[in-house]
Amino acid sequence: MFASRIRFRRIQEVSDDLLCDSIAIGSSSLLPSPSGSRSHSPSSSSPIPSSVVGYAARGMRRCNIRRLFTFAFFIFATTLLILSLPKENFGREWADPPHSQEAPYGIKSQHDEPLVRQKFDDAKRGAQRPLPHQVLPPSIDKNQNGDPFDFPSSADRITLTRIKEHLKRIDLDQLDSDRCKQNMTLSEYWLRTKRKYVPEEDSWEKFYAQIGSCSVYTKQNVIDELLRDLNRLPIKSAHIMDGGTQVKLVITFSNDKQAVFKPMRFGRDYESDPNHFYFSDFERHNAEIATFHLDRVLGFHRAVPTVGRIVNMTSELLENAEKKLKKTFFYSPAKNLCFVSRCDYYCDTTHAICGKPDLKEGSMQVFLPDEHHVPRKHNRSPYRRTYSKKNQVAEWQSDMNYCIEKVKTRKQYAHGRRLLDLVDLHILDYLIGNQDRHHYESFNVFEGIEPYAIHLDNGRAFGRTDIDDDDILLPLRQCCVIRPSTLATLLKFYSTPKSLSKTLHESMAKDPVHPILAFKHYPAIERRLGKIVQYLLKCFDSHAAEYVVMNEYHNPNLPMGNGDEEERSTEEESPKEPPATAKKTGPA
Ligand SMILES: Nc1ncnc2c1ncn2[C@@H]1O[C@H](COP(=O)(O)OP(=O)(O)OP(=O)(O)O)[C@@H](O)[C@H]1O
Ligand SMILES: [Mn+2]
Repeated sequence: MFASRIRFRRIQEVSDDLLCDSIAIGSSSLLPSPSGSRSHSPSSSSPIPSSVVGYAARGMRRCNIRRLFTFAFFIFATTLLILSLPKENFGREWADPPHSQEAPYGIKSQHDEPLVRQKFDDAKRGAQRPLPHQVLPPSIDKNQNGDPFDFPSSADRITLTRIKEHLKRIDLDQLDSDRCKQNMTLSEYWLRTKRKYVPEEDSWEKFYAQIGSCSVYTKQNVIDELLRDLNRLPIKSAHIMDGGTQVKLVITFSNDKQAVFKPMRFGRDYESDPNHFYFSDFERHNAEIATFHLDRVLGFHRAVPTVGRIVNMTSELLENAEKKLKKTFFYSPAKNLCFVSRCDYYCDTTHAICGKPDLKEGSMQVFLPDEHHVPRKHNRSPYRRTYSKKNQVAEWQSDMNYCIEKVKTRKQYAHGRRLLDLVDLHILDYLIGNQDRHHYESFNVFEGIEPYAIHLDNGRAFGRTDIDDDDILLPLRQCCVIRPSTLATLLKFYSTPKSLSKTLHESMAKDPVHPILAFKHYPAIERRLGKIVQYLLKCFDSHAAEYVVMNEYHNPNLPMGNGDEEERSTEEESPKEPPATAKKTGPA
């Protein structure tokens, strides 16, 4: 019964097909002619019976549906076939790849007129901002020409005259002679207190030996030798650096001494995304180098010696990499050697560090002496930001009495150099545009001498040339205190033809990977210096100069105590908001 039904259906299908063909042959005579003649139309008086016409029409509809399906299937199969063919068959497309509007950015100099015009046109059209890109190391691809100092000065004679008027009873040089009451090097100190001898066999040891009680270094020739070695010594091994949030390598040289290597991520023209928070901004290797120079030019000598170096990623990194690091190396589709490393922020394939094809520029920063031998203290800054995208305003940003009520009254800041150090640090941060000063470290080694703040971790500086974040200066604006040496240096650069940016440029020109900064940062530095001086004038207008210029702050309402005691803050450190790729929250 079942078998006969199947047989019947097959017979029906075959007869349908035959019928379809016969209708197809005959239908042309049944359907209206394209000319519109109704002579053979089914509705016209025809010798063919209407039942036959109805049957033919139904058959026609079925046939048309079938044809339609067959046609659609054919188109689908052809498309599939075309898509599955190898791409080489479409050389036309690949010979002329799509052009990105962003491509010219960073390749030509900012002084390139047509580029400026194009950027302007793009802005009008609503072009995208330049994407992060890794261009050739500038020492290979030199493209910064023109006079970098061809911009109007921000110095204002009236402001300067008014400040000088306020300072007429103050002898800055005389005050400065008191800056470092117990000035000695680590080797002098250990020899005297512990009869301990500090070796000075190589540039690292010479640097460690001369770490001072008031500054990280003093002798320039020792630093020059150290920078040369950091740039040239053969690399013996490369390890992933623990601590911190972004990619960093610990490099061990042939003399078994070490450095921190931060690889280049962006070209010099890169401006950080204004929608990124300070805590999700990328680290910039050139910011580390430039800040070392600026710190030195300002006479602080509290930044850690840092130099640029172009490394061969194959022979210097990959071949000497520890297993964990080696595993993260790969070749990009552009045949460049890349690595990802391991860290909390941006250590993934989309943020890989890629060479050209295997050359990579980066910053080499001398490793500070082992903390077991030369201990350091990690101090939480009272002026740290919230590190939260929900609560973006810290107490110090909303309460202008914060310094008077919450900082000057704290044991750690009520007596001594620490408040002045904080102001120095924030003056430096304002000039470099660093919003990420959550902690600062200090050597905890010279007993009985108050430690100073080391200007360490400046990788998030020099992100924007068009934004001056005046909040960075709030320690100066609220506390209204400044060291005589810092004030004298700022006024010197503000008032003399040898500007701060020119001096910085000269200093950075000695670095092997110069230019270190895009020239557009120079007017930004001068503009910020101008604003610092304006804020200083405000302080002098509201406080007697004697209460503003000092080497140490002493709160008359608080007894001298042990300011070095561990800080017991009542505030909880707010959790940090990590970027999408982050695993951990908060800075180290
Ligand atoms: N040159 C150095 N010598 C010794 N230790 C260093 C050096 N540079 C950094 N460190 C240590 O590593 C820690 C992290 O470094 P750094 O702050 O540069 O990393 P980071 O990725 O910027 O971290 P974060 O996001 O927390 O600021 C520092 O707090 C410091 O203790
Ligand atoms: Mn950092």
